[in-house]
Amino acid sequence: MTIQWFPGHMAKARRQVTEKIKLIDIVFELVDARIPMSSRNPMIDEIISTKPRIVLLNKADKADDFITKQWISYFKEQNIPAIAIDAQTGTGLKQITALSKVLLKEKFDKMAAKGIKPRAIRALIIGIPNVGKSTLINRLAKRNITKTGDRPGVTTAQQWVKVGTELELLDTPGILWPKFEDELVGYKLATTGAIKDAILNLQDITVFALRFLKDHYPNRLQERYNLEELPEEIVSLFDEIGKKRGCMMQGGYIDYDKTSELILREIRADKLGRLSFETPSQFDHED
Ligand SMILES: Nc1nc2c(ncn2[C@@H]2O[C@H](COP(=O)(O)OP(=O)(O)OP(=O)(O)O)[C@@H](O)[C@H]2O)c(=O)[nH]1
Repeated sequence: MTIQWFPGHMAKARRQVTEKIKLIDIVFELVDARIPMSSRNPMIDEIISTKPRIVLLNKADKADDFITKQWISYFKEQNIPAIAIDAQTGTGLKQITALSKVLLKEKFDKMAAKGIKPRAIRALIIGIPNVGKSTLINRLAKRNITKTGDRPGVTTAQQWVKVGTELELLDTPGILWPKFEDELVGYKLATTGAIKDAILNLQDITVFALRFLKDHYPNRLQERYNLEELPEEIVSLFDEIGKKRGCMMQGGYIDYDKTSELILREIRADKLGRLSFETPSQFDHED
């Protein structure tokens, strides 16, 4: 689903999430493990405020394991517990309830001391479009109905979905916008397939991706495209891949759109292996 985010939509999405947050004990902030910062909402801290939260690094099956571990430490340093998960297969999901119980122990102990009847922990999943919110809800709830059309502006009654006996989720996740005004964030979102290619120039996205791969995963690039050495210039790299894969136009020219589509499709389908497009060290000096 692609949402066109206009100021009115953002304000409404924020209002809806703020309303939902009032109903719950803990927020599960879902991000893409390959781009944990770029797949977050820029105002998330302000929106969540003091509610306890767990960052869920989803699609960890597609991300570079070594870097995912660095991200977990990075969040931990900021006192934000983070877990790597794969909502599609269910890897890591058991830790969610266990960690929620730890984080909410004090609150629930206090409630018990006041004589309030024990109840399940109430949680809300929040994330930008396409990070896997519906997949996670369905997985946790062990059901197979993929919710679609759950876009801001459609008011539905809140319902709780049971996850075992100790946790329940609001059945509609909170959807917030990414920080798309930052061009680099846009390219990372596009490379991972989080936003439609049409939003940015296809060849520009591919130039970003190739440059990134050349700097961070040169061997994977060489191996996948059978390149004896990596050319200095990105255009030459484009040319070589296009030639090797037969993405040509009449007259023997490289078809750059076709080459771009091929490269991006292969990156997204993990043909170059598990890739992460940002590391904590790139964010150490921010804030
Ligand atoms: N490989 C992998 N794919 C995943 C995972 N989680 C979700 N996906 C895929 O990511 C895509 C988006 O998942 P959704 O659950 O629709 O994402 P969403 O956040 O609900 O999206 P919106 O409805 O747009 O807000 C789907 O193609 C899922 O199959 C995961 O952990 N690993």
